[in-house]
Amino acid sequence: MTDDRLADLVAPLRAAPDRAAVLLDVDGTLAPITRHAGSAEVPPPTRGLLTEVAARFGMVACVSGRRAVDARRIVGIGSLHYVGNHGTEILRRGAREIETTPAVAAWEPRVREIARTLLASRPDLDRLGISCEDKGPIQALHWRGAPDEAAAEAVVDELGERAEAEGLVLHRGRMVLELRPPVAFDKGAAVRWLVAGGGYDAALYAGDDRTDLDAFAGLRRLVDEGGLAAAICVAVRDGDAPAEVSAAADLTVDGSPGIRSVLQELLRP
Ligand SMILES: O=P(O)(O)OC[C@H]1O[C@H](O[C@H]2O[C@H](CO)[C@@H](O)[C@H](O)[C@H]2O)[C@H](O)[C@@H](O)[C@@H]1O
Repeated sequence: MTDDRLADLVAPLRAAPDRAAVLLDVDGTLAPITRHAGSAEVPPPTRGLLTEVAARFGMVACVSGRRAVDARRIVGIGSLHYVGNHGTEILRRGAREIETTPAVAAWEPRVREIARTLLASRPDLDRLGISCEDKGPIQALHWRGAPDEAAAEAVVDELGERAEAEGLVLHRGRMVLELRPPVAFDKGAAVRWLVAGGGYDAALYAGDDRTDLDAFAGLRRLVDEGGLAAAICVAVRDGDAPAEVSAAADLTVDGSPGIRSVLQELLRP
């Protein structure tokens, strides 16, 4: 990737910043991947640039697989919109109340109960290095950094099969398996909902994982339908990021320095 290529791609956003939307994934994009989900944070230099981008562009939103409140805590900027749980929650700029998708929220007790039963059946999870992140209607089983990651993944897969037998749907991310309700949702629908009808000419989305492919597709569909003049899809590559994200992107950047270079280019006078 050359500086010229980055400059050309973001030119439609810089041409009319008030009519441009900047949409960013959190983990693996703004916040580098960490061993424990609870220790992720956005580096202060990235946060500083993002604050400036939020002041200049029509809309800046974080679109995350985290709960919306967790995404806001990790990013640490109140003046952005936060879409959480892969598009099923929104915490609008400065808001206290989270808006949730009712059909997904209704599953929370059942998904929690299934997860609780599954976890109780394996008292060796701690020893195996498997942890469960409780995201309400989505329960995420993590194994990054387990003493034997392959063995831990096999146990997670077995738990996933049992969750499927109970009617849940599985979704695999970067060393995480999510147990989800059988309700259709994805980041693509979320970005369309954020951008469509908002008077935006151009939108940029940056992400690192498979769920971000839906967001790429959602923006591109808006272009095909005439709802946007330009969509720019950026892959953030590091460690175990899936190659198909880079393959589908207009541009690939490397890790935290890479996403900062995109934010810097958006801010160039
Ligand atoms: O859509 P995102 O904002 O990228 O969220 C995707 C998942 O991110 C988190 O898990 C990932 O990051 C962890 C911290 O770096 C890492 O330990 C884990 O291996 C990664 O899968 C988060 O914990 C999940 O809930 C999100 O769905």
